[in-house]
Amino acid sequence: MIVTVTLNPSLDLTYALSEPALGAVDVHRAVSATVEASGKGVNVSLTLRRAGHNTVAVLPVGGATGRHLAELLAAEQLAHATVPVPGDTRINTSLLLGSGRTIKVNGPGTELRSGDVDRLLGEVATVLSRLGRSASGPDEPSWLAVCGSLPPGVAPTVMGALVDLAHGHAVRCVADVSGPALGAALAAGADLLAPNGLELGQLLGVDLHAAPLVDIARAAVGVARAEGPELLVSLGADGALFTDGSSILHGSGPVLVPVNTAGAGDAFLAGWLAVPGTSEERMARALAFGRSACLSPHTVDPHPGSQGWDGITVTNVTQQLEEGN
Ligand SMILES: O=P(O)(O)OC[C@H]1O[C@](O)(CO)[C@@H](O)[C@@H]1O
Repeated sequence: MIVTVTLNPSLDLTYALSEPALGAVDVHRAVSATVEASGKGVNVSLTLRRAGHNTVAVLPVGGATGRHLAELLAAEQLAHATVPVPGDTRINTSLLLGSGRTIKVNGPGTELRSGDVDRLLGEVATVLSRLGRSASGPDEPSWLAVCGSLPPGVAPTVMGALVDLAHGHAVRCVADVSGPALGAALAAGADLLAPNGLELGQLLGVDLHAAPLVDIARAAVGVARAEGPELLVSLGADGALFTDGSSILHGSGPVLVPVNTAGAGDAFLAGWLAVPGTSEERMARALAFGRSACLSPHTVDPHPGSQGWDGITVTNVTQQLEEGN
């Protein structure tokens, strides 16, 4: 059972355009438009739910957009706990271009006051306590996944409170956050960090954008060895890396032409968390979930058996890395 926390949820409005690029004209007419419940933790929960796994999503909701978001979660029969907040839940926009490129515009999100944050933390504690008391086996909470940006008014120290809550309930904590929140999650002792290459570089104060795989792998191993967490680094078309500090795996698949890349990282993380198993098994499932999300116009869509599941390879590259030293 995975409990997700999304401090900055959204409605995702996705427009598909027939044009391969923006710029030639100022007005674009979409060929289709969809509105979906979203935000990174919400997407992790939706992926798990659609793949038949148990999950609870905890999130703040506000205004008409927040009501719509909660209705969409209820329609999916996704277990969720909401904390009402004064502002409107944001709307994020995705533009799917005819070339396969996705352009995202994310709103800053609605401000949370300290009382809102306290109530949200209280809700997380309630969900973890309730599940811990009533469930056993696969329904016992195994991970608290804290995902996405921090909205205005929320300090990175919230990560420490969430990691402590998870550990206080004997639950592991994974953080898919960026910037100062990622540093705070690391300092607080999160068990697994799930940055992309760019975010890992920002954590270390180095530029890993478009860096060779070996440099990103060394950076990840360095963090795991020095600070203790496992790292799952998503690299878009280059696949992903996982390290526990002693070994490092690289997973990838054949080149694909994406339809919608928004949410692929969330689906990837959901695949990793979904079922216990070896790191190799988790990596293969994570890539299958992430890649099938890319091939669907929907934000997340694990879609077993889709083209996204084909041709995935997972290689232990520890020796290669050591030999390169
Ligand atoms: O919290 P952030 O970083 O703004 O990200 C939220 C966005 O990320 C996604 O989960 C994935 O791109 C979107 O669906 C969502 O709109």
